[in-house]
Amino acid sequence: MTEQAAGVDLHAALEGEACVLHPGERALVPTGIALEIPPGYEAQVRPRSGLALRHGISLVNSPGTIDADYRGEVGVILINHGNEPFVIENGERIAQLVFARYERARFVEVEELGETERGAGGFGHTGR
Ligand SMILES: O=c1ccn([C@H]2C[C@H](O)[C@@H](COP(=O)(O)OP(=O)(O)OP(=O)(O)O)O2)c(=O)[nH]1
Repeated sequence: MTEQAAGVDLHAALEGEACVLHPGERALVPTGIALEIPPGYEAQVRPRSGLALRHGISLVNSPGTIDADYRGEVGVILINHGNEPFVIENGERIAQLVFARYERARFVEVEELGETERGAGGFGHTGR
């Protein structure tokens, strides 16, 4: 590959022509691709909004993390949140992959944390 891209589409690479995901069911769908991601980067598997809106198809673990040192096949963990069985066709675009740089952190144990206006308030604490 010579062109640069922010991400890439992921297609179902099934053994047969198609498979069915019944309402409430989840499945690991193979994509037929494997990656060598440079250290310091990860790939994130994200759902497709069209499948989500039209069929209630999403990812169980969104975003899925593809580690830089992972050399296996990228899999997509689809879930059917809709009311109808969803047929996954072989070759169908089921998700998208984007690449992201991440920071490395060094953890230091302390007695107290720095003060802020928010403090420990979270989960809708501001009422807005
Ligand atoms: O949607 C996903 C999520 C993960 N993976 C692969 C690549 C990733 O590098 C590896 C491990 O994923 P993760 O770290 O999320 O899983 P874990 O449950 O923490 O397993 P592990 O102990 O293997 O790290 O599985 C996928 O193919 N698709």
